[in-house]
Amino acid sequence: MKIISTPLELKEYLKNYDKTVGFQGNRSVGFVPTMGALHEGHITLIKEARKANEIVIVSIFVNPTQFLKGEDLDKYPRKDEADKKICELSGVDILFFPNATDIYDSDEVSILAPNVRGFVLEGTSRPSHFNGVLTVVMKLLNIVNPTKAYFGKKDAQQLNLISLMVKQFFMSVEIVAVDTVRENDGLALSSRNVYLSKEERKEALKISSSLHIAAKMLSSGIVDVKEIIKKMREILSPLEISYVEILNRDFEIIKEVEIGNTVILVEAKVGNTRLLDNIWL
Ligand SMILES: Nc1ncnc2c1ncn2[C@@H]1O[C@H](COP(=O)(O)OP(=O)(O)OP(=O)(O)O)[C@@H](O)[C@H]1O
Ligand SMILES: CC(C)(CO)[C@@H](O)C(=O)[O-]
Ligand code: BAL
Repeated sequence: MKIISTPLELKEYLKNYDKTVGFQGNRSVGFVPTMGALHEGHITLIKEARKANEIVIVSIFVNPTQFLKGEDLDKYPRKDEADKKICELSGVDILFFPNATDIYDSDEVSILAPNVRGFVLEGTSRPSHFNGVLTVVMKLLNIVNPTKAYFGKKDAQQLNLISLMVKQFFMSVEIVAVDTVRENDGLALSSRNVYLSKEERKEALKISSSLHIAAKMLSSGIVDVKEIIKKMREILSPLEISYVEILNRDFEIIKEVEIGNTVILVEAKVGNTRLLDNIWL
């Protein structure tokens, strides 16, 4: 596995890749952007990329522009050595590991998240978060120029906005959505789970349980959105709920669940940790 830290070096390496590794023919590049502290969720994205592409590139970059003032940028988990090993063992070809100064200038052009879809749900509690996400993803996609880029459905709003950006900016990358990987007891894997105390870890299960109950209500024929949300809020209590929403795949409000075109999303605070989860129906 080659580790590269600057955009220029990566572009140069990719230009000469076929000669360097003796590869012939059409090659597709699968890209997995991450913020590190890698877990089985990330490994699943890497495996999906490995199955479908000749070259797999992972980036690890804790992007400062998607953190608001007072958020956990400084204490965000960093596990550089363990992450390198995981990438190596997962068959990653290139690990892109830049510094903030490799990615950002002091005076920046940036991408703005759309007014409607960027400033609801997570965008309400983190108002400029998605501007930072879209800006860095645009930069990373331009540096790597992948055939396919892999994102988790756990971050559903992020996935939706990135897909929208790729479409609206006529970019040629294919965005691949990967199912959420969970612990055996249902908790969605997340790098921020390390913040949870033993007690909070138990409380956090209310999030996946509320989604499980919603799915059960649906399979028993209850499709009324208000009724399902009410039940979910009961299960989540006493957690501080940021939102519980049932939307269509375009993130628009609906009255009744439509199987095949609905996402149920939850964000709640467990102690000081904001956790999100969702199911796609
Ligand atoms: N449990 C999971 N299953 C599938 N994909 C995941 C999971 N967790 C994260 N991902 C995906 O991995 C990619 C990188 O995410 P990131 O590095 O922010 O990890 P994270 O665990 O979501 O971290 P955080 O706790 O900060 O939200 C994103 O596309 C994200 O959706
Ligand atoms: C997509 C991403 C790597 C951009 O920094 C980040 O938001 C993440 O890890 O989900
Ligand atoms: N997975 C989303 C990254 C963030 O919370 O900043």
